Amino acid sequence: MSAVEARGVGKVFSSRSGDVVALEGIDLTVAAGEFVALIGPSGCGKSTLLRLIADLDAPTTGELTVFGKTPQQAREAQDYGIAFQQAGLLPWRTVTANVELPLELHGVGKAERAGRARELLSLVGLDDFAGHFPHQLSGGMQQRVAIARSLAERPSLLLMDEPFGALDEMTRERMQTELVRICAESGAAVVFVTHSIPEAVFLSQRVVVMSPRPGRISAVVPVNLGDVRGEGLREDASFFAAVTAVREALHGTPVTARGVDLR
Ligand SMILES: Nc1ncnc2c1ncn2[C@@H]1O[C@H](COP(=O)(O)OP(=O)(O)OP(=O)(O)O)[C@@H](O)[C@H]1O
Repeated sequence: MSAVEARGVGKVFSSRSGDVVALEGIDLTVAAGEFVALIGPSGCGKSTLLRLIADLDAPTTGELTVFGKTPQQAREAQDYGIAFQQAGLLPWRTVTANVELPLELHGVGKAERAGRARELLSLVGLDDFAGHFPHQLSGGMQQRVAIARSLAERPSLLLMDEPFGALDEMTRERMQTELVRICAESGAAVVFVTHSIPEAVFLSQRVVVMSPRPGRISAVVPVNLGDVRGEGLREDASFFAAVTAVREALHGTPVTARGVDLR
């Protein structure tokens, strides 16, 4: 069964100054376990699409299902985890207590919570920081805690909106390598919003290119770089070829790719 299925999805925001067609005619299938990146100029509706999948907003038109359920049913079944640009950790809780939070909210017992948190902190390489508070961690470490928290309930789908956007380039590349490993281990499908073409290519099996006004899918670029993606891949000709393919797909959009990182 598909992780996400969007058929003719549209979203119109109405305001006193008129309607904004944020999305129109979005058809997209994300397979279970698949990593899909959404890329496109600022304002093309990437975050809106992610918010519709996450049931943070509702489509105006079309049909959207998550593992065959409505987004609301999928949210209630805890089918997905969410990670945004800001880690959003609670400053008064330790790293462990932050990771345990979703489990605590859903009534999971203390011993099970502690075990799961240990497992997750090991997965993101933070075993030694379980008792630390967020302000004692670097930005990259905080983001790893947020990713651990988003995996707490073993979601089959991760929704990520520029989770590495605020990190320096080196940390960002390290986090990308870790995310590839974490996803391979957890088997979760991912919908990942980014402004960076190399990031989209490094992480994804497919890059979905969007264009604005109204927000549409203008191209879908398959990235055939295999499942094992180490640092060496960034220097490989196949990687550059995929980056070029996405760049060309973006340039094919009728507007300049403002807001897109072409590095
Ligand atoms: N709550 C809202 N009310 C009104 N308009 C909105 C709302 N949310 C988004 N929009 C509009 O919808 C369009 C798409 O916005 P969205 O944030 O999804 O774009 P984006 O591709 O994620 O942009 P960015 O790359 O800059 O984050 C924009 O024109 C935006 O102004």
